[in-house]
Amino acid sequence: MFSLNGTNFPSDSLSGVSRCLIQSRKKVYFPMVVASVSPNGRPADRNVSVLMENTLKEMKENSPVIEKDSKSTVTGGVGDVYGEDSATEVQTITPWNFSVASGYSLLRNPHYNKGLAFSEKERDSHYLRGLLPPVVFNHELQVKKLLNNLRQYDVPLQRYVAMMDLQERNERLFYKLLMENVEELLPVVYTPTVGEACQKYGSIFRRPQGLFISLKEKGKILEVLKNWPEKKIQVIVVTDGERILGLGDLGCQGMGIPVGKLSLYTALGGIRPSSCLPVTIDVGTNNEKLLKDEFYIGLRQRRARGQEYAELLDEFMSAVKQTYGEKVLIQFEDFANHNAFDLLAKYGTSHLVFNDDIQGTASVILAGIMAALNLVGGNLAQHKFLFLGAGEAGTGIAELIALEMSKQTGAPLEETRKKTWMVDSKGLIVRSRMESLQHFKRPWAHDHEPVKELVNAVKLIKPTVLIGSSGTGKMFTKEVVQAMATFNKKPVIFALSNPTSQSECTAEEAYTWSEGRAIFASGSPFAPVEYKGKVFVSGQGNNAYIFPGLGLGLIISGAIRVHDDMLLAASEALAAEVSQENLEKGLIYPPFANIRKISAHIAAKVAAKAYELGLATRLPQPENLVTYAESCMYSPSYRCYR
Ligand SMILES: O=C([O-])CC(=O)C(=O)O
Ligand SMILES: [Mg+2]
Repeated sequence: MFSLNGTNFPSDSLSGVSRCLIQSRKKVYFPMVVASVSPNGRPADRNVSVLMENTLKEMKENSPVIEKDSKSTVTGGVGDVYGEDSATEVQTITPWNFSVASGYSLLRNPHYNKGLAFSEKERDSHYLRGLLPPVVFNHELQVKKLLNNLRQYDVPLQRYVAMMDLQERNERLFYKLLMENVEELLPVVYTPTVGEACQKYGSIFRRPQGLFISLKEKGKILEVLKNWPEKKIQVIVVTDGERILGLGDLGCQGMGIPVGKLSLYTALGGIRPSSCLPVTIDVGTNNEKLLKDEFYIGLRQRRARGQEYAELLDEFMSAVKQTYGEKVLIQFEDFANHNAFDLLAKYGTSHLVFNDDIQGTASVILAGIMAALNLVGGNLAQHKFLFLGAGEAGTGIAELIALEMSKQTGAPLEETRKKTWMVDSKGLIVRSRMESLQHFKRPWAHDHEPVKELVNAVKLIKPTVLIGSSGTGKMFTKEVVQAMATFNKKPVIFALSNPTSQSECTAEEAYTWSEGRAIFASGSPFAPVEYKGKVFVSGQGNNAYIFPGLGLGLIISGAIRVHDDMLLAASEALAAEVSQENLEKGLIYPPFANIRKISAHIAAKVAAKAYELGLATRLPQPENLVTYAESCMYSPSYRCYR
């Protein structure tokens, strides 16, 4: 019989057990056993041990060990330790915390696999001899090889599938490749390609990359969460698939979005991959094409609404809080308008929640506008905004602009909102339409005669900034862009709908139709455009600039709620990262290549705001939040296995 932390194991169930005693700085000893048993004593596969030298070193350096109930305990867990934040969360060591398969299973474990980069020593000590060809590659050469391979594919979806395969094969290689080639690979793992991937998710589905919670799991969600292998979750991105980008209802196949967003949480914001949980809530789909598609992976029924929907969401939200605590960040993504606003209002006061499409997009566009003011002149209150699309993105951006304007001028929100006009599918939103308007559109109904067409609204309102957030492509016609260019020396135009096919206009159209005068940004990336001998590079006004840094800031401060002032702080931090050199090129967003540094700055500002508002629980406040944020970020370097 072998006993560890109060659990008894029959010694014959332990194959190749190795033990070590690790002495922490605080001189608390705890036994560490690396074994191939699961908690119920069931023998696992032929499995010995891998102790991660760096992990142990890190644990010793970063994690004060806390003795509790005479059991051996350690803060944090295996992997990157979030400094002292973890010190508040004591976790009992169980054998399987520290066991990693060796041999063939090690090669099949994406968290620990290094492929050809296993050293000679590691191949000897971890039963890898013969399982790999003789050559040893380093991490850099592996990245180079994969990039070469990816570039051979002409079809974007093939690149997406290759990236997903890599993520499931060798996680650290996936992140190193993505982080070092972020501008080239963001369009592969994110918009626009992720949109096509969701449309075809049933056909390309190989292995689950997140949790599927359908109506079938009603009443069992707590159990379902336990099935996920990782226990220390810090960020969840959840969708119900009803409004995937501008592509509409993709049901269960929306899973590509939480998976993609969370890879960016890690690559751009430095959140550990093991702390990220993608979730898709499946309540059916109203997409007839998918319902008839033999490869569709979701529930084959029309969407549940009303009480049935609300109960499932409620069960999910409670189960998450119960399982992961109140500091887990839940990002709502790509819900349809009618649920998105309600869910945010309902859970905003009890959970750490954030809607990326409403709040993330708002924060990134406000930052772009602040940067654009350096080019067009005037302060925020001197500008007039017209939106096409009065949904989550449109009204979210408009509200944040109004808040910032109030902050700057001291004018009440009711006044600053009057600077913004909106056009929806029925035309200009005006007071006479009030009765029939959904609640989130009402603040934007001002006094004006009804106007049906966008182009007429543009001509009558004469906005200085035109923002497309309609989810419908090609709505900024030549006439619309030309009208903007008649009364603005430098018309500011945002075509935000995703993916590229849904963009309100292309970069080329914006520059040519405005004769090179537009300040343009889009939600999905466009290649540089040459017009009359000059090259125009447009910015990507995508929430990917904000959510990774915002999430990092919330986590490092231990924030328990998201507050609008944090979004404003994030916008200011992002706008401050736009250099003079960027502006001279007409760029109102900094290059994505610098995103890790930018995220650390956003995180620091968000965390500082959390402390100021009394919403932070990680005390005391670190002295230098930027340095602290950077020190908490995940690095994809390989670890040395003893
Ligand atoms: O995913 C993106 O690229 C931006 C976004 O949230 C959306 O369009 O819904
Ligand atoms: Mg979205």
